Amino acid sequence: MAETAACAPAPVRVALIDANAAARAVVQGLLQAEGADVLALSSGEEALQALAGSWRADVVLVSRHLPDMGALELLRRLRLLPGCAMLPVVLITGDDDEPLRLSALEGGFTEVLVRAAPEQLAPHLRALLRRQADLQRARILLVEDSPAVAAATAEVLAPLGMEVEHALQAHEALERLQHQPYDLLIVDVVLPGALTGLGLLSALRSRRDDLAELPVLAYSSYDERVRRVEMLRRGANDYLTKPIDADELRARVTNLVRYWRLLQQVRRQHAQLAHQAVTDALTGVYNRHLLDEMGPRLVRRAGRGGEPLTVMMLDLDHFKDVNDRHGHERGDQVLQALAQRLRDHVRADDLLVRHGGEEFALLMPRLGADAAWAQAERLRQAVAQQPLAGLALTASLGVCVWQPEAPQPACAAEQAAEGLRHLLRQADQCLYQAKRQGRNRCEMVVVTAWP
Ligand SMILES: Nc1nc2c(ncn2[C@@H]2O[C@H](COP(=O)(O)OP(=O)(O)OP(=O)(O)O)[C@@H](O)[C@H]2O)c(=O)[nH]1
Repeated sequence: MAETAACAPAPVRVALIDANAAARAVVQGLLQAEGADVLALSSGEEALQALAGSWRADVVLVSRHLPDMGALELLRRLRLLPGCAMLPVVLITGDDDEPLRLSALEGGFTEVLVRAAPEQLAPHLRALLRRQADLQRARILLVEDSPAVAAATAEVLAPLGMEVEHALQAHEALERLQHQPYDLLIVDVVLPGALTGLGLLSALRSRRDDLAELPVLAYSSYDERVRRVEMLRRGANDYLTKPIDADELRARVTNLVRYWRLLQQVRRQHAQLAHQAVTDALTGVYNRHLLDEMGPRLVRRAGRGGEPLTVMMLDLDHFKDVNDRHGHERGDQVLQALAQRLRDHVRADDLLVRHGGEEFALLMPRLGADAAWAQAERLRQAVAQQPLAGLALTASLGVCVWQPEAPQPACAAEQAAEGLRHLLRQADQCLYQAKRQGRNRCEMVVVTAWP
């Protein structure tokens, strides 16, 4: 059994404290345009009173000069209010001055925003709200055998606006973790059943997927050094002892979720970069880097299995005329349409690469001579039969089929790369023949020896 204890995503609530009415109205307008719920205030005392009351802020934005206290004093007093220890507090100042920024950050401000023209300030505010909203969307799984303790913990976490789910036992938690995304696991070390908190942690850390790195905050009623060290040694990111201090729990949870989100962002960017590195930006098909990476593997695989491998080079005819007559942009559209046409006509395990300019290379595993010829003709017709970006064009193809007579002995990577270069050169020579013999045609060669 599991319960959900809370909180649908809500607008980010911002307490905006600025004595200057005109400047306050500008920032308030920008924040509201981004969907934030803004409480606009003009003095430090007013802010402290509001934040000590029932209105809960997700972020505080404070200008440097207030009539009744400095921003730093407001920050210090605000941190003492219940639930405000981890509240992001952003200093907004007209001075774009490095020493001031550093001393504000050292003083405990979460970040410093320079008051600029609205169009320059807007993206910074948008990013701030997005980061906050992202944090509020976090999902926590709390594994605790006592429903009363679980309810109390969820209540402590409620001001963070995160969704807290509850599992009574470790095996149930493991099941949920495998099927739903969470940003943090909070686990009581001592749990009934075959799987304890320690066991759950070990099961998680021994996985081979992203779950292995999910942040874990462990807690226990016993402040035993040995137990604490054991949990950390098994991979807990943090450890707390009951009775848990509310501000401390919120602070640790926020830190761990931020760390996780950052890690995921880095991973996403890494995957995106890796994708970009092997993709041609104009057409979206693979580029030569991928051909260099994957091509030799296909050569080795074909050799090992004694299976055919077909290499094709396809080149648009008189493409220079397209650029000359219709402009480079139209030429680009033609290349995009061609790439899509080719994608529509190749199998899932064929490798389609933009080899350069208006030339595409295709590597087709397990395609013998007859099938390769039929496929080359199909591709030629697919180009000629329908206009590309509104222009009637044709293409020529050079085809080299490597049909090993028997399985080949294993070969080194460099040998396979040289083999691939040879096959590509042969296909290129066939393409040259096709161009010389009038274009809009295919030429093919079959080789049986190791290339
Ligand atoms: N629009 C556009 N043109 C490109 C791109 N890459 C190469 N080209 C152009 O492609 C043309 C290739 O011309 P050529 O190699 O003379 O070949 P062709 O006109 O197709 O003639 P044949 O291949 O002999 O039929 C050149 O004008 C290049 O500028 C690109 O990314 N976009």
